[in-house]
Amino acid sequence: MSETFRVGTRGSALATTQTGWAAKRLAQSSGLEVETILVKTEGDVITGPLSQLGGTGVFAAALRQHLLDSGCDLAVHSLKDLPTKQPEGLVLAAIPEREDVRDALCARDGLKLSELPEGAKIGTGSPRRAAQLLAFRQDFQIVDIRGNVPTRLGRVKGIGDTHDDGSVGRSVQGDLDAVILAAAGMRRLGLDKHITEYLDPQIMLPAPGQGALALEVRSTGSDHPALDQALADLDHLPTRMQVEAERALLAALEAGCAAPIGALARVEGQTLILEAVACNPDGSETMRRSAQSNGLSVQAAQELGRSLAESMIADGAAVVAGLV
Ligand SMILES: NCc1[nH]cc(CCC(=O)O)c1CC(=O)O
Repeated sequence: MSETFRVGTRGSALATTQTGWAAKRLAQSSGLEVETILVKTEGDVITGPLSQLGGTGVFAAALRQHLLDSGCDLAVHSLKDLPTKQPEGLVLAAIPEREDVRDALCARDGLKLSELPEGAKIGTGSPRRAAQLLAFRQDFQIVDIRGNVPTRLGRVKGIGDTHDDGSVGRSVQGDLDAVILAAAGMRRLGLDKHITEYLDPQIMLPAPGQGALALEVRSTGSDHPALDQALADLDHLPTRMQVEAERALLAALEAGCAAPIGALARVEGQTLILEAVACNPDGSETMRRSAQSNGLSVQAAQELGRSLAESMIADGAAVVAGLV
């Protein structure tokens, strides 16, 4: 029998799907067996507005503690849910190639954002999404929702009440015209047929790190050399540079995943371009900026994020976004 590594995951459909994907890839390339360990996290049991929970990494904390306690050898996270400060004793050993970075509109009757009627009710628990929606159209009514992806999708009229196979949450009859979800999660769950528009980042800049996974081990390694090698092979440098720039910006703004801050980096030739937005939560004011790195490296990416944040702060970004 070959050696086995243990991967920890949260229990949501998205988390188990993402973990399953990573575990399979790593088992194949390392030649090891894999055991999955379900960890219940604080974020799954607390109720209340999601925006009140963010930033402290409630979703990741229990999983990380489990990893530190050697209850598992590897943890799989959605990168955008991780606080920008890396905890002592843990490292992000691999950031695989990113999925679609965009936010997705899932609306009733195939509607696009600009086709939604006056006063349309749009569900999101994210101040970043709410602010950018309101900046696009002041008449939208934003409804604060939370829950996992299928549950949120189930709130849309005509979606929630037509699925009996459990693929979409049915706890509430469809009461919304639309919800906004990350395209990456929808695709990973095979729910992308419900996407009625991939939102242009010109209208809706995604969250820093959106669409990327973070595979974390103890700083001393996973205790399985073949797994450590497989993780190194799975790491995707362009993705890592992009997310480092986005997260350095978020950190320098002293903001977390619940802040009305969007950021998206892309590689163009030998540089990295970072676009960022800081919004007033009611969408009445937005500050949008972009900058370009000096060269392509993780360090250049971090400097780019920091310097763009500094110039935005100098122009009042923290005030606009309600961070001070
Ligand atoms: N905050 C929850 C969360 N964390 C990661 C994803 C989607 C996958 C990703 O962005 O990588 C989601 C759901 C969503 O925002 O729709």
